[in-house]
Amino acid sequence: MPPRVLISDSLSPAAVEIFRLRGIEADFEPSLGKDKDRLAAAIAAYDGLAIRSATRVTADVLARADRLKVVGRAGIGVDNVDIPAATAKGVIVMNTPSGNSVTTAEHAIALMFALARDIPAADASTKRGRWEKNRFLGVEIAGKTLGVIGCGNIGAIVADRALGLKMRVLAFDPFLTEERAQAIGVEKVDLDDLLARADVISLHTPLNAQTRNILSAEALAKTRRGVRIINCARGGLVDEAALRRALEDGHVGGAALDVFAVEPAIDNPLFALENVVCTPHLGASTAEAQEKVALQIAEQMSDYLTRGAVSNAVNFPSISAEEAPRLAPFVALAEKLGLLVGQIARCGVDTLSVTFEGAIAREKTKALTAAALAGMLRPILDSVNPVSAPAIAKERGLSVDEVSRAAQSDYESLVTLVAKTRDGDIKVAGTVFHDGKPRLLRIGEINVDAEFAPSMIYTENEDRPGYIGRFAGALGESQVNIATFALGRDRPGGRAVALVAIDGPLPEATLAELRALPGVKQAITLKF
Ligand SMILES: NC(=O)C1=CN([C@@H]2O[C@H](COP(=O)(O)OP(=O)(O)OC[C@H]3O[C@@H](n4cnc5c(N)ncnc54)[C@H](O)[C@@H]3O)[C@@H](O)[C@H]2O)C=CC1
Ligand SMILES: O=C(O)C(=O)COP(=O)(O)O
Repeated sequence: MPPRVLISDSLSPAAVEIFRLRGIEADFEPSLGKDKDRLAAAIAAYDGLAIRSATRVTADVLARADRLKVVGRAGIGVDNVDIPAATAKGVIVMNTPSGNSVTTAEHAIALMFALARDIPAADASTKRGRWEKNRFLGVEIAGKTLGVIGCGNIGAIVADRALGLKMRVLAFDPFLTEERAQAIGVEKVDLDDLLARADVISLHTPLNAQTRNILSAEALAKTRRGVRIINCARGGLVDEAALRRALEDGHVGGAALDVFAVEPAIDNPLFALENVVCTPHLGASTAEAQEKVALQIAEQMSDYLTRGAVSNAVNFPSISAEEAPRLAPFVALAEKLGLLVGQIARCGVDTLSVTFEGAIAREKTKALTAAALAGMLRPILDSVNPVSAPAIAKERGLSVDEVSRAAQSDYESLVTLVAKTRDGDIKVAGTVFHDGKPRLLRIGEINVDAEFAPSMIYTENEDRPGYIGRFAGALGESQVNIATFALGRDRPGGRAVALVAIDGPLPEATLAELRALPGVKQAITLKF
């Protein structure tokens, strides 16, 4: 069955075309995103969901998304997606970090001019037949100081355009280095400094706990009288009630807002004020930007759904389309080694260490560690996958560490898992041979060479003559056919392990018989 994608927002039709070319069924239902109940009712049928800002991907929607593997945001902000809920569900969330940044920066500049020259009001007045030449006395932009709050992709483009307009540009961004500030020609300042010096302030940060109400009543009180404020980022960055008061008492000279605390903004109290210019979240709305983000998100989602490549995900490491096929057998190996550990462990694991040696150590091992962790957790949590596993581990206080080093064995690549439990360490290691199949090479310090099979028996016993005969006899009597048999021991007469692939399940009674054989320390069934 081909993957199915739902487009629940008004994306460019270019996206549908890309999905179809990539063998993906795409349903284009741009009104669905605005109707959370209909979206929740429909989502179970889809592997992918492509959205813009109108679709809210809430925990409720995700709870019904049984097949969903990826949410693709054709744009930048993912604040309309419940990322922790998506991660817990194993759903990748990806965006297109730069496709609409020039367009949005241009909108900020357009709004700055709209404010400086009162263009919307002058336009309305002129069209009403009034020739109010004396009413609209503007301000010149050249020589003024722009304060950019958040100097990432869009903030830096706004700064560049403002410098071209002969403005002085201050930037407040805790993550902006002095070198980068110099390279883009802005003065890096702290927030208070920016507030005190800027004639125009433009916001370009994501909305998060640190940035919510970054322009609060207190912050607005620190600005220059007559300051103009532009927000093309997210509504919650400005305290709208405080801004209204500051506009009413004339401290703030004007505000241009593309985004609002509640969207769609139908009757925001700021609408009543003359010195406020509003647009309905149009920052990214140009033909060029929409074409770019739609194409980009459709490509990224298709790459993930058809090839396992991950790019621009906010909750999973990137894996390119070239790397994906190289990594896939190792993802399977890591997951199977994890499953083996999870099934052997008799109590909870406190720490999982994953060591990569040789060629594999040079690949994107974070995805492999996540796969190992998912495998280890699967015996207790059915639906865990590499996307959700790290968050689940964190929540349970299970620490995970990863080591990469040069080859220290005869194998080109070796992956070793060590799980620390209250009952002691469990160590397993494996590789992928040239046939592309994962192989188990070591349990503890014992060498074995076993393929993973859907149904297996694992035993640990004292190395004594007659054990294999008795073991095979018990299976034969129960009509259980042995497919492959792998043995290993630490020394003659020491500790031995057997990994036996069988056709079909093992009856409980036969398992009990195996456990009762002389010298058996552990006998369990394994599923891969
Ligand atoms: N109005 C619209 O239609 C559009 C709005 N946006 C919004 O614009 C905003 C910026 O987007 P990009 O520049 O692409 O993001 P970005 O991630 O490239 O830049 C954001 C910058 O904010 C900085 N930042 C983070 N926390 C901060 C804090 N506490 N104080 C100051 N700076 C902080 C970061 O260091 C980063 O440099 C986002 O909120 C995005 O959702 C983006 C596209 C269209
Ligand atoms: O990309 C962003 O962050 C935006 O805010 C653009 O929103 P939109 O895709 O126009 O609904």
